[in-house]
Amino acid sequence: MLPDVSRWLRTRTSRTADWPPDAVLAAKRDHRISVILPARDEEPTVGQIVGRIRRDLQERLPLVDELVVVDSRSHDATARVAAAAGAHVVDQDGMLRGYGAMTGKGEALWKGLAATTGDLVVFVDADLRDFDPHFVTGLLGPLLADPSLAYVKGCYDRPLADGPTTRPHSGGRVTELVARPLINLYWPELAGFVQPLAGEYAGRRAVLERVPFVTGYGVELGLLVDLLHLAGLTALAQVDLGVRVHSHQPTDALGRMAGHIMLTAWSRLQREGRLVSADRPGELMVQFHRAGHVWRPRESRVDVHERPPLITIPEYTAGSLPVPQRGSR
Ligand SMILES: O=c1ccn([C@@H]2O[C@H](COP(=O)(O)OP(=O)(O)O)[C@@H](O)[C@H]2O)c(=O)[nH]1
Ligand SMILES: O=C(O)[C@@H](COP(=O)(O)O)O[C@H]1O[C@H](CO)[C@@H](O)[C@H](O)[C@H]1O
Repeated sequence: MLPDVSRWLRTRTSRTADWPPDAVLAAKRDHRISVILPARDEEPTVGQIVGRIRRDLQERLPLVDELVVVDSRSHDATARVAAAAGAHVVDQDGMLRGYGAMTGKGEALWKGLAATTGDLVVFVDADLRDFDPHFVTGLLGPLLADPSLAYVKGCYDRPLADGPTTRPHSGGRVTELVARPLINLYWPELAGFVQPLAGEYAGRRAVLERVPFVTGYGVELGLLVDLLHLAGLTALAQVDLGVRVHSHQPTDALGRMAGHIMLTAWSRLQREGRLVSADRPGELMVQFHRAGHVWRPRESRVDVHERPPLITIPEYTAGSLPVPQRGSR
């Protein structure tokens, strides 16, 4: 491990116990805090997460000023459940209509950032099954304590619930098989991040609005690489949040996710001038499933699009964004 990374690991890694909620509230002062949940078909879990944030971090502890769920083209009752639990719900495709509608988690995050006003922003996945408010206070603690910090990622143990059994430390399959190798090969300065693809992270709006958002699952890798270049490693940190249990996607979906992440890495290597390629990689992935005696191919598009830094969007910088709220109280 690079000496700078060893030092970073020692000095920029903390844990939730270091950030007691009352101390975090005391450090809030005049900061405005937004929590954003990207949610596609998360009806079973989004209400419990929103409810805990609302109860523990808005009613009991006036820490969170804005609680937004971005409904990312859900087919279930995600929007209704989130609104009933107390979130403002933003329709992903209802924002910035003039810039087209893209798909993916990163699109939901970019629209959520556009739809909120906090100078500190916390992103939390909406499929967590063991959410605890310390996920939010742990991520905010370092940012409130150290103005030189720009971005804090969660890290945790990631058990893999596999039907009736749970395999400890087996989650984060795309992290271990794709993202971590890519990071160590091409961005070893980031090798100290225990969970580079963690879906829980917080940052200063002044920094987040200055980087592009990859619209698909490459968003976490894209943000880490772009923030490393924009703010530098010492402006980044991580907090041990303990254990994170979430809904798992099937292997073929993770295969497409891996494609997003590889294409995102390729795009950053191109941008850095480290990879000169005569032709762009393909954007079609063929996967297979058995149908009797034959293997049925299934093609899917795996492509990387990205949204520009929000500060390049006139409606955003003018503060004139109409924020459509579906189902909000
Ligand atoms: O197009 C999408 C895909 C995902 N998500 C949300 O992003 C988070 C992480 O996505 P997912 O659970 O699919 O990824 P995993 O955690 O399985 O890697 C979840 O809250 C999803 O609902 C989203 O808002 N829009
Ligand atoms: O870390 C991973 O390998 C993937 C899949 O996790 P599991 O193997 O289902 O535990 O989950 C993460 O990756 C996504 C892409 O970056 C993030 O958007 C998710 O928030 C995160 O859960």
